[in-house]
This record gives sequence, C-alpha cells and structure tokens, in this order.
Amino acid sequence: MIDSIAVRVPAKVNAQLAVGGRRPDGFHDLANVFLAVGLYDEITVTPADELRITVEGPDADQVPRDRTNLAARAAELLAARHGIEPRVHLHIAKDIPVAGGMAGGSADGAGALLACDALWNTGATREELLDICAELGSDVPFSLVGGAALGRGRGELLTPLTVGGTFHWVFAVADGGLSTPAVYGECDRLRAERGAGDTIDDVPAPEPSAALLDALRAGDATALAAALTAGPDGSSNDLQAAAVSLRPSLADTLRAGTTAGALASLVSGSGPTCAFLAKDAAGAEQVATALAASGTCRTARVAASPAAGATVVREDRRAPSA
Ligand SMILES: C[C@@](CO)(OP(=O)(O)O)[C@H](O)COP(=O)(O)OP(=O)(O)OC[C@H]1O[C@@H](n2ccc(N)nc2=O)[C@H](O)[C@@H]1O
Ligand SMILES: Nc1ncnc2c1ncn2[C@@H]1O[C@H](COP(=O)(O)OP(=O)(O)O)[C@@H](O)[C@H]1O
Repeated sequence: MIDSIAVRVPAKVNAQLAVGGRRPDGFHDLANVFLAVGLYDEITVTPADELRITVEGPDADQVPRDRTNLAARAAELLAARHGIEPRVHLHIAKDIPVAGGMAGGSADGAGALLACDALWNTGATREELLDICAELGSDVPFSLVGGAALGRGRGELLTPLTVGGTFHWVFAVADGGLSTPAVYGECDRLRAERGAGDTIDDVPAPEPSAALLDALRAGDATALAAALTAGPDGSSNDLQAAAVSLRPSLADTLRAGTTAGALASLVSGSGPTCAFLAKDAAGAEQVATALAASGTCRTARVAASPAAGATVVREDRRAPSA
C-alpha cells in the first residue's frame, strides 16, 4: 500500500517566444521554444480525509491554498475522469519563483497530476494526462514532458526538440511577480499603438527561428546567444518589450547581466525573472555573483538546461498490517 508519492518538476525558460495576434478566444498563437531548467518544485501527495494544500518555501505566502491552486485543480480533474474522490493532501515544496515567468504553477499542476495518477493507479494513458495538462493551462503539458520542445497553438501542442549539450543559465529573480494576462495585454496594446494591429488577422503567424533551433541542436552557447538577441526588438522573446514596459526596472537588470559578462540577456517568458546565458558553469557562477551584488534583483540563481520533466522521486509504502 502506497503511503505517499513525491514528484519533482522543473521550471522553464523560453529560448524563443514568438507571439502571433490575439485569437477570438483571447489566447495568442505561439512558436514557443521551451527549455526545462534545473530549478524544481517538489509535490508530495498523501491520502487524506479531504483535498488539502500546504506550501513551503521562501515565496509560500504568495501561493493560493484553495481550489484555484493548479495542483488542486489537477487532482480534481483526474479524479472526476476516473470516478474517484480526490481525498489527498498535496504538499508543495516551492523553489520556482512565483508569478516569475518560469511556469511554477504549471509545474505544480503537472506534478500533482503525475503523483495522483501513481497513487490512484488510474491507468490513464500519457495522452490522457497531456489532455488534462492542456485543460489546466498552456504551459502545463511542457512541465510534464520537460527537456526541450516547440510549443505551437497556445503553447500546448508539443514537438520534442534535440539539444546537443548543456546550457548554463543565471536567473535574476525580481521582487513581486507580473501577471501573464497583463503582459500579453500590454504586448497587444504596444502593437496597436505602433499601428500594426493586434489580432490574428493583423500579426504574421509566429515561426520558430531556424538559427535558434540549429544552435540548440549543436549545443553551441555562442550561436544560441546570437539567436536569443536577434530580431527587431533585440530579443527572441516577443513579450520582453511588454514586460519592460510594465516594469521599467527590468532594463537595469538586463544591462547588469550583460555588463557582468553574460552571452545574452532576456526576460524569461512574461517575466519579471530575467534569464542570462553563460559560456559555462563557472561563467554562470560569476554572472550570478555580479548580479546579486548589482542591486537590480532580489536574488540570482544558476541552473542548467535541458532538465527532465515531471519525475517520481520517492514512493513511501506503509508496512502491510498483520
Ligand atoms: C507566457 C508563457 C510563456 O511560456 O508563460 P509564463 O512566462 O507566464 O510562465 C505562457 O504563454 C503562459 O502560459 P500559462 O501561464 O499556462 O497561461 P494560461 O493559464 O493558459 O493562460 C493565462 C492567460 O494568459 C494569456 N495567454 C496565455 C497563453 C497564450 N498562448 N496566449 C495568451 O494570451 C491569456 O490571457 C490567458 O487567459
Ligand atoms: N501551485 C501554484 N504555484 C504558484 N502559483 C500558482 C499555483 N497555482 C495557481 N497559481 C497562480 O498562478 C499565478 C502565476 O504563477 P506562476 O505559474 O508561478 O507564474 P508564471 O505564470 O509567471 O510562470 C500566481 O500568481 C498564482 O495566483
């Protein structure tokens, strides 16, 4: 009899985030090049009288404990499909910055789903789990699979990508988060202001950069850095200008990383976390130390990519009663 199951799930950085126009359903079509990075949340599920969430970690107070928590929603969705009562305690050990553009909530959703599936032994196929992930949020399928992938549609339609080496990153964590819908909204506003239009009929369909995919395949950090900073806005992330517009101090953080010797600096997804590509592990430590001393971020974390997706890391079994 299984007593508890723990699943570890990585954060992500978007090596490219090409954003199309707003669709009639309010979402944006994307060419989203996801890379899982080695910062992790751990979700432990234990049988309980009722669905309950607890959270530990430096940002724990910013995480909802109610049924809006993506981990709770994942448990409820899986239970409903299999006629199970979701009587579990979900404990989240949170290390991924909250509302930081690193898909921490998505990680918890994917982790809770995998953990509950193992606890309840539902027999769900991988396709069914990915379906539930897509229902939970655009980024959740990638949190389950990890590695590197191209996300099309709103980000949920995944094609795995080959990565030929390890990339070393530094993440400058900001004080306070940015709301993802607000950043997409600001992107639309800036486009409309430029007279370019902001709907799916106005904006060219987003496409992945061939140079960026080549750099990933080759494991070439210098080539990846060039691809991360190509394009009219100087970034492979179409949400970067919107994040900086809502949080102008991010421009100082990005500059501080470049001054510290990063090969490339960009906003991670919708921000406000900023990501810096380093030459190697020692380079990443150097950039992190300089960023931490720069006064432009709360803390700087190093992490490598790609990282494995949601993985069961512990199963505790109760001794059978006599
Ligand atoms: C921007 C990205 C980049 O990977 O992640 P973050 O940087 O926030 O982690 C994602 O697109 C965030 O995905 P996720 O956080 O799962 O978003 P969802 O819950 O599906 O949607 C939240 C809201 O974001 C906007 N949204 C999201 C995805 C998308 N392709 N177009 C959108 O316009 C919509 O306003 C939507 O109502
Ligand atoms: N398990 C969770 N962890 C963090 N945030 C969550 C979780 N479940 C729901 N949320 C909500 O999702 C919002 C976005 O959080 P998060 O996924 O960490 O950031 P981002 O979308 O920028 O990657 C938070 O402000 C919070 O209200």
